[in-house]
Amino acid sequence: MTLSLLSLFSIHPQLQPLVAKLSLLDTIVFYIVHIVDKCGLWHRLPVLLGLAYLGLRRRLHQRYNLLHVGTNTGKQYDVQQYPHRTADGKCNHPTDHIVGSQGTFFGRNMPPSTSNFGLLEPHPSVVATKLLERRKFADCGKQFNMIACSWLQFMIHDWIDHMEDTQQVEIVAPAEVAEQCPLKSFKFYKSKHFPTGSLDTKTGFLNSRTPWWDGSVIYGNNEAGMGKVRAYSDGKLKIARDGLLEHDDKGIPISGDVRNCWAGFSLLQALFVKEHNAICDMLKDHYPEFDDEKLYQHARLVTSAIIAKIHTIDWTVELLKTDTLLAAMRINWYGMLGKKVKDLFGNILGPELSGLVGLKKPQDHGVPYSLTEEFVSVYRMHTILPDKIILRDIDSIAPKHKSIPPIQEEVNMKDMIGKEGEKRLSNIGMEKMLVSMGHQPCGAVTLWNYPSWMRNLVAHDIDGEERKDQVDMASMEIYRDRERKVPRYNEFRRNLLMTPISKWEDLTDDEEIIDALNEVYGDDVEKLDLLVGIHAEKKIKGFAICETAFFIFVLVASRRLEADRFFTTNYNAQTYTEKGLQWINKIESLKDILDRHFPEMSKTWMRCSSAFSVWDSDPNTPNYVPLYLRYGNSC
Ligand code: HEM
Repeated sequence: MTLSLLSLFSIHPQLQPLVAKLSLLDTIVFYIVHIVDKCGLWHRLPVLLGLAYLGLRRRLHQRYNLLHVGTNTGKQYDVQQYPHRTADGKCNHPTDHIVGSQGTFFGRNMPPSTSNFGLLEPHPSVVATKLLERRKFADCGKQFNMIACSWLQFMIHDWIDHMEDTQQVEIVAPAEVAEQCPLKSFKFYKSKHFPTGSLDTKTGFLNSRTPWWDGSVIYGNNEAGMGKVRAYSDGKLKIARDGLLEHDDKGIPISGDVRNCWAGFSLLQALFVKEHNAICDMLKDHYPEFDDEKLYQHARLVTSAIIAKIHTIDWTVELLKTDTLLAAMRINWYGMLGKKVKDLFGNILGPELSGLVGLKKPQDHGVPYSLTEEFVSVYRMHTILPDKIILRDIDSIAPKHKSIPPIQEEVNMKDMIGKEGEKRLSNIGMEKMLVSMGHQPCGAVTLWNYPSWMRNLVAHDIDGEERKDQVDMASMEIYRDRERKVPRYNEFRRNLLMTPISKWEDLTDDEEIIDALNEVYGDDVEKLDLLVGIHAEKKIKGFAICETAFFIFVLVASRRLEADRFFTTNYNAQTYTEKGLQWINKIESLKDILDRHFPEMSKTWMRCSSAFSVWDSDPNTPNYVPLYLRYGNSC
């Protein structure tokens, strides 16, 4: 049974002996089918098979793939002394105070690349010019809008950022493409690598963010950052009168992360500062004895959990729009028995039946928690950024309920970045920006869709200051994966127990792309860069990303919840307060947050059910296709 299930998917033959050993899973699948039969649920079978398959995949990868980088240096500590999230992510793992804190190593889902290809083989500028750079903007249809795009950056900045070296590298475009490169050469800092002290991976890279799902994108990731954003009154965070972020004397926003920020990103930061402050008001009403510190700490826990919940059961479901993923993500939060049973009994039946949230103990599968290099690489999705932001007029026309607001102005993305972007956002205002982003589809994750304006980008320092040297992001991203020894596409797939490609036709049906791949890589499919592969791969219908990226997503999505004691052991009323848990429980989507803070706006302008779909699309679109792995040209 299991093997026939696997034949639905693209599986490396190496997997099959492993699967054969998992007789327990065979039995589980058998019983699922039996129950389905007894209950007459055959029409749900694709979903159940899909779920069984995802469970199997997750199990295999947890057992065989996670690699710890570095040796633990933390110490035992008294968990009772740390009932809240710390500013720098320390004291979350129950026995090692360092795990998951700012400045710890990125882990790996697979060994570093064993290939001997050089850093410039083929040249990153050639790859960027011939395969990545946008020819004509390809959008994502109605599935994903610019709020969804900004949300992804909002999450990335919560979790990851590689520490840089002080040494620079220079990339000079070779003659064959120099004319087409906006920068003939550019310089950037190397990723800083450190000795790990372990034999498996001799050097590793440090994460300058806290990898926990702890809202550090608004709270900062150390004491100094936290100090900047707190108002030190009633637990609240600083916010400007217009509802947007406050700014310092240099015009840089005051928030948890300000690097490479743009208006859409800082808008989401401001929205969740508003939510944090509303939670403080609620807590103060119910617990008048709480001081500023207690209000802040509880409100932070609640806000971070809301962000994690929205990402799990709203954002991800829109990204991977299939019945199976809708079920899988809700199971991650509530368990197979669903919300009602969990509300009544809590997490008494373990991860499958009651979900990961509220488990009795955090579970790291024997590998201390971190986010991984491969995770960073599959999240390299700058192709979803458009060239322009389309602003809508929401003031000068009489709003007809659920109508589409007319276009007012188009602003270049470049003008929405950094300090300049902050000034524009302040003139535009929060509601207009939300409505505009809500109505604009984001870009599709495909080849020839990498924004040209990012090939000549003024990047930021960690403190939000503009750098002197412009960079060609498309070329730099190819270099980064190679520099960090993330395996190239075929090696990556083999490590995920997926079938590697043996010819370009295995990757895509598009002949123009096949010609371009031949031009850049010849017929050597082993050389194919991961970034190019995941943009070229045929997609499962309903998925905005490809299957190769999806396996890393699915694994890490669960790990972020199950390894964190504030989503497991400490997900209780004692830590969050009774009212705090109720607040989280009522929220099912980003729309609930918008309805709270901008009730008129969402009533007037949002037609769809999820704030992450294009707002004029139908509510509850029956767009969830069964996960038969039907490949198509979705998003
Ligand atoms: C206007 C918006 C954005 C700008 C200006 C921007 C800019 C940058 C820059 C300059 C880097 C550092 C590159 C390096 O030195 O290696 C970076 C890294 C990255 N960005 Fe973006 N980005 C934006 C939006 C996004 C979005 C929407 C996503 C997700 C889809 C994203 C995902 C990433 C990832 C995964 C990294 C790698 C982080 C690491 O190396 O640790 N970015 N971005």
